[in-house]
Amino acid sequence: MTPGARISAAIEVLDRVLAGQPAEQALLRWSRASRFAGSGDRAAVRDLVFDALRCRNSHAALGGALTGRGLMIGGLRAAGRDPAALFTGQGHAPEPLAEGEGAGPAHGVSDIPDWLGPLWNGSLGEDAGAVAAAMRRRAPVWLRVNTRKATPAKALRALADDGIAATPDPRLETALRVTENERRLAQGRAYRDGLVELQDLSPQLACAALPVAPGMRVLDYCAGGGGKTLALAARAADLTLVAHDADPARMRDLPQRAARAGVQVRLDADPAGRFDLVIVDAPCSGSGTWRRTPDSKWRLTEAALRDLVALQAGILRKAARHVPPGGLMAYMTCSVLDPENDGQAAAFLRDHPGFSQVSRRLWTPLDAGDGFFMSLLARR
Ligand SMILES: C[S@@+](CC[C@H](N)C(=O)[O-])C[C@H]1O[C@@H](n2cnc3c(N)ncnc32)[C@H](O)[C@@H]1O
Repeated sequence: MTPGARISAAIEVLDRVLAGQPAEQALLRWSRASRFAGSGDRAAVRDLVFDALRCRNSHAALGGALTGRGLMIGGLRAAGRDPAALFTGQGHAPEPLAEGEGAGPAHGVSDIPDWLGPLWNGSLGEDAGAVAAAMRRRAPVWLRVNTRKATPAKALRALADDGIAATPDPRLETALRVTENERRLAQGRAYRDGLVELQDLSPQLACAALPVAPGMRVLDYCAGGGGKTLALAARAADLTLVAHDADPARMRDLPQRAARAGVQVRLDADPAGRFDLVIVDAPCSGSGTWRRTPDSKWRLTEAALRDLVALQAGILRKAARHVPPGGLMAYMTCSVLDPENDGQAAAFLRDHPGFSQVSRRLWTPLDAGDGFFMSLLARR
């Protein structure tokens, strides 16, 4: 596909997303209808679509319209390029620009939804502007070295053999930032043999901060695909790991992932008894990961956020029953919004005087990973 044809394809996909279709679905639909497109074309169209969604309001302002076409015109202008060079109407390129099309000012236009602005600012304080700006850029790819199978040096060598370059983070040597050829990962030996797992830096830092000792009983109460279970499994041998999720289908891949990582995890639809550590990686707005899923930034509503906060409170209440005196509960979200984070932890502590907060931490993209929150709660 020519660069102009890729832009036409992105316009088509974006128009579907603006009409309400989730971005992944709209891309899949385009992809299935476009057998002529090679893997490079698909990746390029995907990048165009996600870049546009990260900067939806400001690019629409620069492009003169909140449409696929407006977003593409605005995106080119934001990058200092002349849209007329690609909007030629030749081949499959979009139609040439009409007289005076676009060219609105983007100054003062925010890429955080208007309704959310005050809550965003209140949650992030003096970092609010910088975090909003970071959310307009692509997120790096991070890997976690599975220390049950490899040292960081061995994992780096295996990645290099796969043609993938990565560098360890100075804060956590088992966290590797991919710097070249991330698209080769899934087919590479380092990943297939379980030497590395895909996991963002912030949850890695959170899991590394949890007190874990051999022989501990750990319940991952919202286990989903098992990212947190597997991160803990790598930290100590001889842990009893139980994974639970209200929707067991979400744990479908966990047995295979655990086998690849060389660890044992028991899935339990109805866990009973008490655990030394209960992890509650709660369903949330995902506002910390909006660089990766930018269309969810525009789909979140005030009502949906309220429902999520109520859901999280209910989950915490239930999960707390599995924490004995002297036990710990780690409440986590991939959100940066206060009602889901400190607000939620404070409400829990008000209703559960037997618990106290041992520590809390909010990571943001300014720390290099996604936005992520953890409150570690102890039962007296
Ligand atoms: C943020 S995701 C978990 C991600 C996962 N821990 C990981 O690291 O890959 C939240 C999970 O909570 C689950 N969930 C939603 N409501 C729940 C409930 N009432 N009890 C337990 N799990 C619930 C969802 O099905 C979803 O898989």
